[in-house]
Amino acid sequence: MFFIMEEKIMTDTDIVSFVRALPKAELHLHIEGTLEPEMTFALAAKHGIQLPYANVAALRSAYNFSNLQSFLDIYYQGVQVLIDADDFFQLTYAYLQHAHADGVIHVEIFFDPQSHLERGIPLSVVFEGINRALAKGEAELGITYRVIPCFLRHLSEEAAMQTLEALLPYREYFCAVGLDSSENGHPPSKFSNVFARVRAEGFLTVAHAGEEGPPSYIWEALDDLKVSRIDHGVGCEADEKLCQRLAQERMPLTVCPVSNIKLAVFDRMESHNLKRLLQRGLCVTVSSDDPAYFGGYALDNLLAVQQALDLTRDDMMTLARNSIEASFLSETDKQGWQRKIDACVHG
Ligand code: HPA
Ligand SMILES: [Zn+2]
Repeated sequence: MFFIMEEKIMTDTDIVSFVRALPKAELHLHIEGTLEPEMTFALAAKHGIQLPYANVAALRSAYNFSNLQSFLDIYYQGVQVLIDADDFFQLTYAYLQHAHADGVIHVEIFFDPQSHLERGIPLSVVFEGINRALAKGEAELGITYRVIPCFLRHLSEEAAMQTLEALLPYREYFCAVGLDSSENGHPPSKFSNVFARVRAEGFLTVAHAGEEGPPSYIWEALDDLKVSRIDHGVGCEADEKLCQRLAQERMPLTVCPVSNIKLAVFDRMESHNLKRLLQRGLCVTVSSDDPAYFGGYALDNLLAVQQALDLTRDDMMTLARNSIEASFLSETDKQGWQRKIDACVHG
């Protein structure tokens, strides 16, 4: 098959190589969502945990979701096999190898402290495992990183405040705090006080908003939580004033196309609004969210939207540039990567 991209005929293989070679950052990635069924079974065997599935294939066939909640129920079940620091290390390093193979040069990974604390797993164990993998990934694969713990929004603000207290002794290991889990019925404003405290402690903020929830949740994430990025945010299109504001402020959206299809946010990739948002000048980026559950890592997501929405070579470069712009890298590092992306024009 052939595609005409910017007057240049590219084959499927050309496109894959071109997109893979573009330096890019992955900014919306739940590390617990990278738990592949094979690892779930291996860790369950290691810890003597009985899983409610006969085998890997049976578990994978349960990955058939109708909405966000149906996914979260299975995702929180999967987390139970993560017990010691080596488990978190293995999980994170396996993800980094995928990311490296896809040409990802910088990752900002989420984790859910409350889903580990409530099982009696201390944060020292989680941070030890994740950070050992991230340090190895930087040394051996050249991937730089940031870590972003998220509060579970289906729990109370008080629980989030206690989680923040538990996180503060590890402040050197993370740069921002996020908000995830079941969106509808749990608006960002529910967490205004704890996020004010997060900012007062010197951290940046991000929040999932406008995945399934209304545009008002995106407004609240901006105005109440003072976020630096909106995770997902695709629901903004229903509100013209909001779209104008997002474009004007170059407020990044970390869009996860494969996730959006698997969780029925859009019925098919061809109906995804990513291209329209990009054309309106929004700072759209592409990430994989929970790749083990949705069946697509960074490159799969980029290629899926390229094909379904006929994105050009320039569009793909814009997505890569946006991912660097939206990252929490230093300005110097950002400039270095933007120059490398510019060099790909001739690639
Ligand atoms: O896609 C998501 N949305 C909300 N919460 C989540 N926690 C893991 N993945 C997600
Ligand atoms: Zn997410």
